[in-house]
Amino acid sequence: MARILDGKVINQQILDELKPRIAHLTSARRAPGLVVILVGNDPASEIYVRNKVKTCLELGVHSEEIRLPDTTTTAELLAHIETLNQRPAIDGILVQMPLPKQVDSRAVLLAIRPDKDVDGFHPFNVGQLVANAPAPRSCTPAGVMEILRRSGIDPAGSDAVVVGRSDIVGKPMAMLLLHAHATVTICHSKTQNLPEVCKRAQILVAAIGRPAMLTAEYIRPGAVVIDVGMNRVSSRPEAERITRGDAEKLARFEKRGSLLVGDVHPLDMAELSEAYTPVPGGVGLLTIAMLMSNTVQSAEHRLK
Ligand SMILES: NC(=O)C1=CN([C@@H]2O[C@H](COP(=O)(O)OP(=O)(O)OC[C@H]3O[C@@H](n4cnc5c(N)ncnc54)[C@H](OP(=O)(O)O)[C@@H]3O)[C@@H](O)[C@H]2O)C=CC1
Ligand SMILES: Nc1nc(=O)c2c([nH]1)NC[C@@H]1CN(c3ccc(C(=O)N[C@@H](CCC(=O)O)C(=O)O)cc3)C=[N+]21
Ligand SMILES: [Mg+2]
Repeated sequence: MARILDGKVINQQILDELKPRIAHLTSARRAPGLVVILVGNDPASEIYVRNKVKTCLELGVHSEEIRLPDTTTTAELLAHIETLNQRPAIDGILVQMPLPKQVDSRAVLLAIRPDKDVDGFHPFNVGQLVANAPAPRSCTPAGVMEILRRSGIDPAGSDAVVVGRSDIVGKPMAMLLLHAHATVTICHSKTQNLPEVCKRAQILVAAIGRPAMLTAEYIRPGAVVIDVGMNRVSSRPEAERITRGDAEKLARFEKRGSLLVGDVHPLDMAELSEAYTPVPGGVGLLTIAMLMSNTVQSAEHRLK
């Protein structure tokens, strides 16, 4: 039987550890402050923003939301960031990705003060990551490392395969695993013989954005499988493929009109792996925990 790496439990551990630090900050000066900028309405970003607001309330972190239309220009976005860079009560600025295509994302990421960049996406912080030097780390990959560490899984010396090479997940994930002394392979849409490459992985991380794409032929028996994917499935044949006709799960799909699934086939993952992160209830929750952790750290840095 595979171990479920429970995001809820680990998330709560991390939040509980942050509480006394937040209490100290609040009495010494003020609560940590986080601002989220959401341009347009990307569904994955909506889930993220909703859970973020909830967690900030639970922790007593001051949070603000700036919602802008998907016609927003680069200049308008830069003006907001400049204001937030100057505000002393704001410790973290997070601009939801992806941005609409008329916006110059690089210019936006460069504009955020690196010490308020709680996503770790500023080129300075990316450089610090590559150099293994202290700086805010990208939340999702940092959350994956916390899951591994707190579950007693040490990547040192093991074969790790990361499927996906995005700037926000795949690349920083590979770098963190490398720093933890894994032997890392990064795969993408041009990779040949993907099933064979994945099947060599003792630690397999999927960050693709394709519902239940990694099936049994990709999974080494006994592997640790980390499923970063968050996909909403609304087609009936896809739901049948993913649930393998399980009547109860199909009924739930019919009722809600959709199914939230990762990039790994959930039944194959549960059957073949030694340990895995479920979707939902896995990596997504840790992304929030690490965002809170980065915000608290930024506030502590500013208190000095
Ligand atoms: N749980 C969480 O906290 C978070 C979850 N996510 C989820 O993780 C997933 C990935 O997100 P993100 O990294 O932003 O996505 P991107 O779309 O930016 O990147 C996807 C990557 O997967 C690769 N890829 C796509 N199709 C295939 C294929 N058929 N075979 C092999 N590789 C393929 C792409 O290759 P190429 O580079 O060649 O195009 C690319 O490198 C999504 O489901 C997203 O919703 C994202 C952020 C946080
Ligand atoms: N600048 C930026 N940084 C990001 O980190 C970023 C982003 N943009 N854009 C969108 C993606 C997506 N993302 C999620 C984080 C948490 C959940 C999450 O909380 N998931 C829970 C809840 C799921 C649910 O409520 O249905 C779970 O997996 O259990 C989801 C998605 C961060 N992203
Ligand atoms: Mg993040």
